[in-house]
Amino acid sequence: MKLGLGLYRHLLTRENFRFARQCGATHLVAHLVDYFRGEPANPQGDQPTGGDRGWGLAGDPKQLWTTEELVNLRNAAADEGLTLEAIENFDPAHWHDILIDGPQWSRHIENIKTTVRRLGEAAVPTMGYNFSIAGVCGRVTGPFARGQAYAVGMDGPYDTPMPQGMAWNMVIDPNSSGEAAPRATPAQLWDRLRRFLDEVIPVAEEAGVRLALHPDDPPMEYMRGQPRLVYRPELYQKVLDLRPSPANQLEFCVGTIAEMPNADVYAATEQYASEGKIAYVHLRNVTGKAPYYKETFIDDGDIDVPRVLAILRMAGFDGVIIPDHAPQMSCGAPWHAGMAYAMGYLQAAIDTCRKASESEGPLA
Ligand SMILES: O=C(O)[C@@H](O)[C@@H](O)[C@H](O)[C@H](O)CO
Repeated sequence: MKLGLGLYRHLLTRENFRFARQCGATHLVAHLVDYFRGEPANPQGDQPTGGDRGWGLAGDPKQLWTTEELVNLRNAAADEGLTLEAIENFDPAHWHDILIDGPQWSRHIENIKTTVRRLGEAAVPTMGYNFSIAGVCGRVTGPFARGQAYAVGMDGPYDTPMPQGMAWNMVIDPNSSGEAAPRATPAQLWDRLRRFLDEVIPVAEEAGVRLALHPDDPPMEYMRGQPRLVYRPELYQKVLDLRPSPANQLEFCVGTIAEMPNADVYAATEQYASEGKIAYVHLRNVTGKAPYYKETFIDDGDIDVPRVLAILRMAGFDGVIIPDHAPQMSCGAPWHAGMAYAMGYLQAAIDTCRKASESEGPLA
């Protein structure tokens, strides 16, 4: 198992690549969408939450990420000793009509195919994505974690209807009237995913890129009046069965699964790792269940993290694990300190897990 660090767009700097290596990371997961343009500005630093207008304006609908940009990023990371493992999340500006089934569907499918091909050309093996209309929304921050550390959580259902002009918790049309967007049905949303996979998986196979789906974050059946796909662990299987392929994989978010009511996070880890369907892992800790949960320090929540690591290892998972996000620590660099704490813990836990299984003999 390999340790990686995820960096938001504004954190993709040489200094942060060095920070990642100093924390023990060998791999990098990069976000190219900027989630920090929203109002009100996030006062607690690098944790995207946002209000009813979400994370602010999406990117440039006419400008896809170029192969050159991806190669430059991969090389800049490699210069500091990091392998670029994945890009996480498509820009809603490039694919919103796939999510909401709008008039630009065909153009947006071409956008995604082009992007996946470019990842392949740049030798980036994984594209993480989240197939969701309302996106990652309804979260709050507060001094929820040990020692009053600022962390992300949810304090109840979030039903404020999503307005037209938004998709995936970002603004795609600033001039939109703001009327409520039409509500999809769950069957329509599953059908949109099936059409997406049917179009894009063959391209991903050819490009040598794995698509890795993140579960709905937070894992609610509906958010802002819109249905969601993966809010119970077994719904991940439904995604895999829609289009079986080595390119149809999971961005396995342990924290999100633990937030699912009645979910057995250990059984889910065992199942999907044994199937060989986990492209990479988000590993953070949490207390409570959606819609009432709080993120915690990695050693301090409901999840037995060493147990998750042992299950992953026993199931033969040899991919990248990133801490996803972490509570912000009280100091001059709250995000960095929080991440360094999580990375140190994970580094030690992965090492202990490896030594324990080596002393038990080779894996079956
Ligand atoms: O705040 C964040 O960075 C996250 O919540 C992400 O893990 C997010 O859930 C995924 O990128 C969705 O694809």
